[in-house]
Amino acid sequence: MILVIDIGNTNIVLGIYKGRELLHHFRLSTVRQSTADEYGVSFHNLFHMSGINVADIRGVIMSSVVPPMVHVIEEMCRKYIHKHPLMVGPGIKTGLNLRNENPREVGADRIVNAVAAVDLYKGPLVVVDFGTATTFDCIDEKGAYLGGAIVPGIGIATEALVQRASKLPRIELEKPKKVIGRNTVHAMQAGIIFGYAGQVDGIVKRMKQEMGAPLVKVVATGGLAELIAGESEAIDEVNPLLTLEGLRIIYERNS
Ligand SMILES: Nc1ncnc2c1ncn2[C@@H]1O[C@H](COP(=O)(O)OP(=O)(O)O)[C@@H](O)[C@H]1O
Ligand SMILES: CC(C)(COP(=O)(O)O)[C@@H](O)C(=O)NCCC(=O)O
Ligand SMILES: [K+]
Repeated sequence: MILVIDIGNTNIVLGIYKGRELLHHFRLSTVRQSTADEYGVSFHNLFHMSGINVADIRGVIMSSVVPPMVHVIEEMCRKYIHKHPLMVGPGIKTGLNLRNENPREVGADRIVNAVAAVDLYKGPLVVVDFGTATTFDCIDEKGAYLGGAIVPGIGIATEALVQRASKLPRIELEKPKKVIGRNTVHAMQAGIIFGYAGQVDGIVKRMKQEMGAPLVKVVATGGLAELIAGESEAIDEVNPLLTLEGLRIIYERNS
């Protein structure tokens, strides 16, 4: 078995793979103040509850877009899993041809998503990841990574709205029945959900034009993908586990 770990700005997602099969997956909060020991307790408890024997984990791979968390999770792996994790970054074989300006600055999660998407669907593709930020990544017909777009995530856009406008309440991120909201909560939900879906469709349309390829498959992932996919015309498929798949593939390419 291998353990794959993706550290995002909001959540740390873990997966346990046996060969190509994902046996378990878990989501923890990304808490920048937490220690290696605290994460050790969380990992231990999750593994224990799921009947996972740490001794069966033969390797660990991780990707992170939160630099201060890297050391914490590395130390946790060494101390409690007795493995030094492979870290997605310089020196790791991803098999991805990066044709953007500065490959080193691209978030590891975006690279990992692209690797999985090329493997599972082939190019041309757009991958949309609805995380803390929403990222769009374009892959051409040869499977080369071209670059993409980054926009404020649905959660942080909503938070900003609530924080900066005194009379706007905190709301549940759920789809209202109509776009014409007849109260404040419904008006906010309509603006956020339908507005965000429209943004996704608009960006993807321009990307397809720029790629000069009409038959581009659009795959969505990330915590909030399902919420928007239903309202977006551009999204062809939701694969909530894309990042974990990418980590498994990269692990295999480096062992
Ligand atoms: N299974 C889920 N269902 C609904 N919302 C989720 C789920 N998982 C995560 N979220 C929410 O989606 C947002 C983005 O999460 P995630 O994709 O894990 O972001 P990141 O990769 O930036 O850490 C967060 O606000 C999180 O609370
Ligand atoms: C764009 C991101 C903030 C997305 O992070 P996430 O929402 O998954 O936490 C992350 O991929 C990042 O910090 N990237 C570095 C800049 C870049 O990708 O070009
Ligand atoms: K992510």
